[in-house]
Amino acid sequence: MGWTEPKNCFVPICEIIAVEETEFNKKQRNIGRWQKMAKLHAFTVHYVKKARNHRWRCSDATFWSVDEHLCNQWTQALKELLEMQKSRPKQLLVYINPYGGKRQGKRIYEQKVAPLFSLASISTDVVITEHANHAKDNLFEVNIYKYDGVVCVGGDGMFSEVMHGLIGRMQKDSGIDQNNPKASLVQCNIRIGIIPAGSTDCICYSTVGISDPVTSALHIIVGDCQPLDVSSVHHNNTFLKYSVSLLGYGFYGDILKDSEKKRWMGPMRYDYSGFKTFLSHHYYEGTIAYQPAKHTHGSPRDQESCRTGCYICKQSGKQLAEQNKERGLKHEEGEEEWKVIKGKFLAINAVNMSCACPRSPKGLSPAAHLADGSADLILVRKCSRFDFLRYLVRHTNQDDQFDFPFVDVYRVKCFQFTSKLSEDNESNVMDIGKKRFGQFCRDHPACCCNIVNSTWNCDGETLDSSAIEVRVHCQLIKLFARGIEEDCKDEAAHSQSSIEQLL
Ligand SMILES: Nc1ncnc2c1ncn2[C@@H]1O[C@H](COP(=O)(O)OP(=O)(O)OP(=O)(O)O)[C@@H](O)[C@H]1O
Ligand SMILES: CCCCCCCCCCCCC/C=C/[C@@H](O)[C@H](CO)NC(C)=O
Ligand SMILES: [Ca+2]
Repeated sequence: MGWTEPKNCFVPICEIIAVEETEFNKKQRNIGRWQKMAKLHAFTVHYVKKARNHRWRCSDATFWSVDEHLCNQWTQALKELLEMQKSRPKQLLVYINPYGGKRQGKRIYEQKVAPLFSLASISTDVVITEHANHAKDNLFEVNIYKYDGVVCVGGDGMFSEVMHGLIGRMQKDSGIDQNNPKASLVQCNIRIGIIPAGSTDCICYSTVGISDPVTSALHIIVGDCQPLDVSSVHHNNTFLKYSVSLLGYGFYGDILKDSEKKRWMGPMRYDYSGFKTFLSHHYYEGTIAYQPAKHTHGSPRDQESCRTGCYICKQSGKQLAEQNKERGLKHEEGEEEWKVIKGKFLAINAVNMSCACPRSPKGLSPAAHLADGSADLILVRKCSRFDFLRYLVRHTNQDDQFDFPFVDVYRVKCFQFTSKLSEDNESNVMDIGKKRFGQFCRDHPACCCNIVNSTWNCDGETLDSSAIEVRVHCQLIKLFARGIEEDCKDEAAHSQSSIEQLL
């Protein structure tokens, strides 16, 4: 049997995309002495080729022989091996936001993703969304259980919609009240795939290592599975939203609020509003109370980051399974101590994952874990503009962004925030003058002290309330991803189950 380039092809079965009988085109291939022989039979193996920077591409190798039976045996054997890859999806529900990011979602899906799904024999039901919340609402109506996964083509906002639809549907079907902040939520086993076509694409970047539609499509095809923590956000026993990436008050909340008015600018809106918000340099007073996560969950100051097969996340998964076994689905609130911090903050950021994205490749909290059941709470206190700029710049280089006297970071399992304004209003509801007219500090007009509230940025969407109660739900959802790989090339070279072995 012969084969085309590459000469030394070594592919784990789990990285084969498809195997198909091929019409062997002698003219296109330099097959030397084989050309003189009788009819050739061939099959092509399409497989994942790992390139630099976590990028995956689809490559192929064609094998040929004069022996038709041998060719058929090979094709059959490989197809059977592929059938045995039980984690691979066969049927997907796809939502495309045609207006996300640079408005390329539909084109990206049709040109780059759909051909790969079809090659891998994945059948799809595709919905092109017509308005915000279309995907979320639709997930409450369709028979989600017939799908192996739901794919969203868009940005973090689109992912958030699909996640809310799926989690909400699971709780509804299980009779769980989402308004109860202490409810043990039911895990969602229908995986979500993200084809990045948004402005930040932070969730895709932080779970795959790159924001690239073809790479993400291939992770879906090979059936990867990455559990993910989700935070629930409540106000006064009312459910507000779920968050998987950033819950940001102050700086990131103000950027979002301003940028929403500039959606027409596309992804550039964040740079424009970011610059504006940086210049405004507003800080906000408030109180944070949090319960620390167990020290076994590492620390936000760790040097090691969460990577594929992360030990800390695996241990958290085991603990979660044991807890669920022990007490059924009943949740018992731990008696751990609450820590309270009052202050003036330029930014309060709670992140369930690193929040790495093309703008900040190591993210807001480089050592945060995808699936450890905790969030990193970052408090940036009032400081000078210059110091705040130094802090921001460190998100883009190798220096430690937590190594400043005005920055504190804690690993937490839950927290609450109340702004000074709402505290004051609660203690003196009659002080309407202050509420309505005291927009800026009257004592110090130039001091940037802001006695209005900021807005919470919840994965790119604003929240209506500034006073919130947040709880991390360990591994509530699953993605078609595997976390960021340490070194793709080495892993491929050491795999045991390969075509080369078969040959
Ligand atoms: N057809 C539609 N028309 C208008 N809005 C939509 C439509 N479909 C989805 N949306 C909404 O658009 C919002 C933003 O979409 P998306 O996240 O895809 O792009 P983005 O905001 O540019 O990217 P990012 O979230 O990464 O910053 C989502 O919150 C979603 O609810
Ligand atoms: C002068 C240089 C300043 C560079 C500052 C770089 C910091 C960038 C950090 C970006 C983190 C983004 C976290 C992700 C948030 C998403 O949930 C959300 C929705 O897509 N995006 C934004 C921008 O709010
Ligand atoms: Ca986490």
